[in-house]
Amino acid sequence: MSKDNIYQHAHTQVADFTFDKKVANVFPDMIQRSVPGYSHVIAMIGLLAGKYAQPNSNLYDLGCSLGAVTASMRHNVKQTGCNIIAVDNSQAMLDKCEVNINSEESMLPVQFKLADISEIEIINASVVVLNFTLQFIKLEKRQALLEKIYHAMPKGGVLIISEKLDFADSSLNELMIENHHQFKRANGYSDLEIAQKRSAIENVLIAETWQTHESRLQTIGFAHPHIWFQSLNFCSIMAIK
Ligand SMILES: C[S@@+](CC[C@H](N)C(=O)[O-])C[C@H]1O[C@@H](n2cnc3c(N)ncnc32)[C@H](O)[C@@H]1O
Ligand SMILES: O=C(O)C(=O)C[C@]1(C(=O)O)C=C[C@@H](O)C=C1
Repeated sequence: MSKDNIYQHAHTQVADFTFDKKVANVFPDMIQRSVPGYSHVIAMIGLLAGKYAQPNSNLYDLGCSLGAVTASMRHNVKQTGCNIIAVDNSQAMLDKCEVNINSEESMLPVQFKLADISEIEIINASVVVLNFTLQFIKLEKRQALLEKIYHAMPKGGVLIISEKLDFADSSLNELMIENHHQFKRANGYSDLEIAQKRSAIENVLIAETWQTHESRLQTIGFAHPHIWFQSLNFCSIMAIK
């Protein structure tokens, strides 16, 4: 696994973060060292997909990156007639995803789509996963995307959204950010790397509060929106149609 050293040296100007080739090359190391509980979330999404997938339906991995969620669902889903659709708008990510997924044998077919998840058609979706993806979608597009997903789901379908969280209480928010930085330090990132990454994602990763997620999901019609996992300011939410 290639080590993430993208922000190791001082950049004269830190550009906005993008999922380009450089990031795709180090992504497994980057996300593992940056997101507390990432491996657990991946494993549990497979387990949840195994429970909620309905026969003859589609399972969507939206913002699939290198295919970690797709691989986990493939290991767990035994229902017949299922099909995974892995979507990302980064060519660099999707190219590597296709190689990773095709290197493993499975009965579950995977379709790869290079597209903006706000633009695609979603059909007959018993499982939809946005694992650390919604946070990169423009705020004004989030409601419409989730409504589209809701209308494409059969009754009993599951939506899983993993996100970085913001907290309304600004001192709690600061505490969470500081503790997350401590997690990154413990994983070998320097203060310079942490600071430069923070400014790179500042205008790109827009975190929302749990209350915003909950009320949006309830307004759309989803049942039982709840946080099933949280570590510091990272969580995973599920809701049922
Ligand atoms: C943090 S990564 C997701 C990690 C991945 N789901 C996993 O579990 O390893 C976010 C991904 O979302 C993709 N993305 C961001 N905006 C997108 C959009 N509008 N349409 C499709 N993909 C998008 C990025 O290219 C990136 O690969
Ligand atoms: O590095 C951070 O501070 C993050 O917020 C982590 C995070 C994410 O949540 O998606 C941000 C960008 C990279 O894709 C990997 C991880």
